[in-house]
Amino acid sequence: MNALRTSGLGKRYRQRWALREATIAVPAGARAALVGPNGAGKSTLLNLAAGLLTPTTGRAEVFGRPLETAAVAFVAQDKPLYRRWSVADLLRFGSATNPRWDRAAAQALLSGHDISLRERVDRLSGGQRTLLALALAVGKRADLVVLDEPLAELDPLARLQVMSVVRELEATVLLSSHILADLAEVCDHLILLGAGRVGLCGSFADLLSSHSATDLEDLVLHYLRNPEAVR
Ligand SMILES: Nc1ncnc2c1ncn2[C@@H]1O[C@H](COP(=O)(O)OP(=O)(O)OP(=O)(O)O)[C@@H](O)[C@H]1O
Repeated sequence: MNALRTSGLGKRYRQRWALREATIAVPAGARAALVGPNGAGKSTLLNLAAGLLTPTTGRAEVFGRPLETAAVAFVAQDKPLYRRWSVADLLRFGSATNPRWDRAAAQALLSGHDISLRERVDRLSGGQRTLLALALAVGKRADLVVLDEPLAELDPLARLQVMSVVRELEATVLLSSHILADLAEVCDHLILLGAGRVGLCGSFADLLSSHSATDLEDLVLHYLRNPEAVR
C-alpha cells in the first residue's frame, strides 16, 4: 500500500513551472527524504502533498484517498503556529476541531521533552516549536507527516531530539533537508528533485545498488553533478 501517490503532479506560477510531471510513490511506513538544490521544487511538492496548494496538473492521493479526506500533518519551514497562544490552548483547539484527537499522545511527547503546557508558543525555542508541531501531528493521528526542513537552524541537541521523534513516529514521513547525513540516519527512501522534475525515487537500498553508490551522499552528489547521467 502506498501512503502517498502522485501522478503527473505539477505546479506553475505564471509562465514558470515550479514542479512538473511529478509521479512518485511513498510506501506506507516509509521515511522519505526529499532532496534537491535550492529552487528545485521541494517546498512546492510538500505543500501539494499536504493539500495546501492546488496543483496545476495531476493529482495526489494519501492511502488511496483524495487529500481533502486524508489525515495529513504539515510541519512548515517557519512553523507558523499560533504564536500568542499557550501550548495548552493549541491542544484544546486540536480536541475541539478533531474528533479523532489523541490528547494523551500529544501531551506525552511534550512532557517527554519538558515542554510546559502553560508556556506561550512565542517563548519556545525553535527546537521546542518543531517538537510542538510534531506533537500536534501525533495528536491529529496523522497518517502522513510532511516536514519542510525541520532540522534547519536547530542546535545539535534540538536536532537530535527532533530526529529521534521523527524516527519514532508511527506515521509515514516525507521530510526535506539539505543535510544528507541527517537524512541518512532518519530516512529509508529518497525522492530527488532537480529543476522541478523527479530525478530519483525509491528506497535507499534499491537506489544505492542500482547506481553503484556507496551511500546517500555519494548518490545525491553524483546526481547533482551530472543529472543527465543518473536515471
Ligand atoms: N508563490 C510563488 N510564486 C512564484 N514562484 C514561486 C512561488 N513559490 C515558489 N516559486 C518558485 O518555484 C520554484 C521552486 O520553489 P520551491 O520553494 O518549491 O523550491 P525548494 O526546492 O523548496 O527551494 P529551497 O531549497 O531554496 O527551499 C522556485 O523557482 C521558486 O522561485
